[in-house]
Amino acid sequence: ETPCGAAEIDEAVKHAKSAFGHWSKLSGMDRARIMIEAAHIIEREEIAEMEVVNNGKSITEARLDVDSARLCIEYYAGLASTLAGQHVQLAGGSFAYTRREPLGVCVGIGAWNYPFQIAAWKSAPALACGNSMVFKPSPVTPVTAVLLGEIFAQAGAPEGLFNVVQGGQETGSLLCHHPDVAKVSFTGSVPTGKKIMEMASHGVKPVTLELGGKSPLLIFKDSDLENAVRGALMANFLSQGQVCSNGTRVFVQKDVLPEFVEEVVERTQAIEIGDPLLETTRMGALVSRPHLDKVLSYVDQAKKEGATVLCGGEAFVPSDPKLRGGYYMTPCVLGNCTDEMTCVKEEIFGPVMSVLSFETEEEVLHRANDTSLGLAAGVFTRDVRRAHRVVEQLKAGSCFINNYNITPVEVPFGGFKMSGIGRENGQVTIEYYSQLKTVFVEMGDVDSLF
Ligand SMILES: NC(=O)C1=CN([C@@H]2O[C@H](COP(=O)(O)OP(=O)(O)OC[C@H]3O[C@@H](n4cnc5c(N)ncnc54)[C@H](O)[C@@H]3O)[C@@H](O)[C@H]2O)C=CC1
Repeated sequence: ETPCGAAEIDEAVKHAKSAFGHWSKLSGMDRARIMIEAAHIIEREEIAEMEVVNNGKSITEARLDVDSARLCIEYYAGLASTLAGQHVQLAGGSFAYTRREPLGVCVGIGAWNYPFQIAAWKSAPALACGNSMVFKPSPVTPVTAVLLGEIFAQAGAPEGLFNVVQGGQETGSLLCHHPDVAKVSFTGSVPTGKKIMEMASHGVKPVTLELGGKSPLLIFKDSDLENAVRGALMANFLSQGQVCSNGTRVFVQKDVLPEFVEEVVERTQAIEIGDPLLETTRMGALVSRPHLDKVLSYVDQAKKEGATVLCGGEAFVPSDPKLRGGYYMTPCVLGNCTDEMTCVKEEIFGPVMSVLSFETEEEVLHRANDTSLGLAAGVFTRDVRRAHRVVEQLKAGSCFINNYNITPVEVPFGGFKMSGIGRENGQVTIEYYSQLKTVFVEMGDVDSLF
């Protein structure tokens, strides 16, 4: 397969530009109607199955991803008709007003861990604001974004409103440099995010960056341990651990550490690995062979640095012969971890939980924040004052109290520090896909100094 080159990118941007001319002039209500129609014709099962083939995650999770995509489109359709500015009264009857205007052709560049959901999370707010979009999925998972394109077209979107181009780095870079592109929204790794920002800077284009994390999960001795264990599993093993917001540094207060570890290990060992299309499967395959090898090498490195493998961390060969070539591994819990270990410092992006022990609140906050990343963080405690005090001090964009890794589309999601710029979801994202125009209106004579 040849990736899209300069000619195809030009064509896609040209189509998007022409669609923008029409789409941006529709009323919000008219845009909403088409978006709602798109949400309604999403075939949950068909797309979920395609996503499993695309990515390797379990069908159960793929369905939730499709649901999130649909909800996101519905949510922004709801906001499309309420976009409005401000009216400001000035002296002498003069006034000013602001208008929220679309940016133009927006580019979306996606990662491989949530292919369909990312395409929806970027396109829904973009289209609601009156923009058009050229979207590039990861070359590892090229399939389902195309389905979203078909859905928008079928729903009555003007031709070229949402375009999908295929390719990797070069294609992505052509998009970022294209003079007719107004904005770039990216989800992926930190090193690539930096490059995107640099490329966008040549055209002084705004960027939204959803990058990686090495997020902390703090479990205090006064927490409901059953829920804390569930939270820790949700924080680490969704999508085979390939989730940017994962709480992979699990800090457990010393008093409850043995009990926590016993329970977490037991539940981790019970995770059903195998054919991602089966209803009973809870963990499917990692995205690729090189990625599996990378994750397994992190486990080896952790052992060398003195961590204890409490369970898992090995390649897994399912008994079903048709799955033999799959990139499966057993989910891993690492004990005896310390802050300096590679497994505690670097984003592994696989099913590997590092458990650390702590004694005091002050100490754990310092250690939790001691990272250049800040996407998410979580705290489990029954003490309501502690919960809010801790959250106030956590340097992360998305914090959870007594839960982890839930992402309702109504609330903003995004990172502090090197985990990103801007937000996705929630009302605020309208600001990242639009620009403000201020209009001053003089009602009197011009008071000229000349
Ligand atoms: N935290 C997160 O959300 C994610 C983290 N990762 C981490 O990054 C590692 C590498 O995975 P990749 O898929 O290579 O992530 P990546 O960040 O390099 O790629 C993400 C997207 O950016 C595109 N891209 C890559 N280089 C580009 C460039 N120079 N200009 C424009 N677009 C470009 C890719 O084609 C893809 O669509 C993974 O193993 C994982 O550890 C990957 C994806 C998401």
